[in-house]
Amino acid sequence: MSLEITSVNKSFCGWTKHYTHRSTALNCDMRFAIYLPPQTANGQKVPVLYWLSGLTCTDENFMQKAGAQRIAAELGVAIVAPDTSPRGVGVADDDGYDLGQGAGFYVNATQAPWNRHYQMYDYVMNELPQLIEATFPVSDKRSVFGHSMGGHGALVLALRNPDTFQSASAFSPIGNPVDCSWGQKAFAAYLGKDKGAWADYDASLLMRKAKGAVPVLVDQGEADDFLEEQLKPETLEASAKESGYPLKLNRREGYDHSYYFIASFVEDHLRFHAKHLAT
Ligand SMILES: N[C@@H](CCC(=O)N[C@@H](CS)C(=O)NCC(=O)O)C(=O)O
Repeated sequence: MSLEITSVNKSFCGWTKHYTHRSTALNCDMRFAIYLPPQTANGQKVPVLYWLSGLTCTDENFMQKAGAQRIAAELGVAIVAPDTSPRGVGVADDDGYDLGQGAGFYVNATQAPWNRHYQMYDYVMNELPQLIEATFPVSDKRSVFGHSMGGHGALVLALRNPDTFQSASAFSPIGNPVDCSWGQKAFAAYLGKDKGAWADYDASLLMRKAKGAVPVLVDQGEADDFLEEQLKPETLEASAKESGYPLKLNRREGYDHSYYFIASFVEDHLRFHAKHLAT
């Protein structure tokens, strides 16, 4: 399996690194970032927290803007941040920022032309963790978190795979994608018009009937421009109430949708995950 390092920066006595590799699931070259905390310098295996970014992001936004490395170094947790979609010449795309390259929605597309490359669910669930665990000094303990489209992806991964993840969290997740324009546009394109196939990728619908219980933390800014039209945290809360799901959802006064919000609360999320990854 080809793996090429494209940058390395020392950070809080650990290393933020970016790589490219050939992805079998996505049928193209992919990029990801990894933060390796200082504990890995002598070969100690650390647990891994996967970060899934939002619309228009790449493998760079979180590592550059969230300020997570200081606490990850203290806690001895690696963070892996993949790109948000397959990319490249020959990979299907759309003029909108909310479909195509930069907007993979962490689903396995079934519809042409998207199904040739857009298999992001398989990539983040299987191919990428296998590559990470075979390459770096990490254990097989995994948790997942993300933002907006990536918050949706993180919740869906954990709700569908309760035995794989120790914990999940999200900033401003798209909480009920079958019922907002971002989700409807992407799901119609990737999964087709039959809404029966959409339910497997909707955190609110999955949480309503969830049996396994991966603990979930959500932070949502109250001054987020996308709150009412796209994110719908109240639907997630209603689902958790119905099934008795262990969801903690904080509403944060005055915070918007940006990485300024994420940077303000990322420490809480890292400590939440570290506690569950240690058990
Ligand atoms: N209206 C925005 C929507 C995209 C957006 O807000 N993206 C969020 C995730 S949903 C983000 O993290 N952007 C990149 C950044 O802030 O670094 C645009 O057109 O770019």
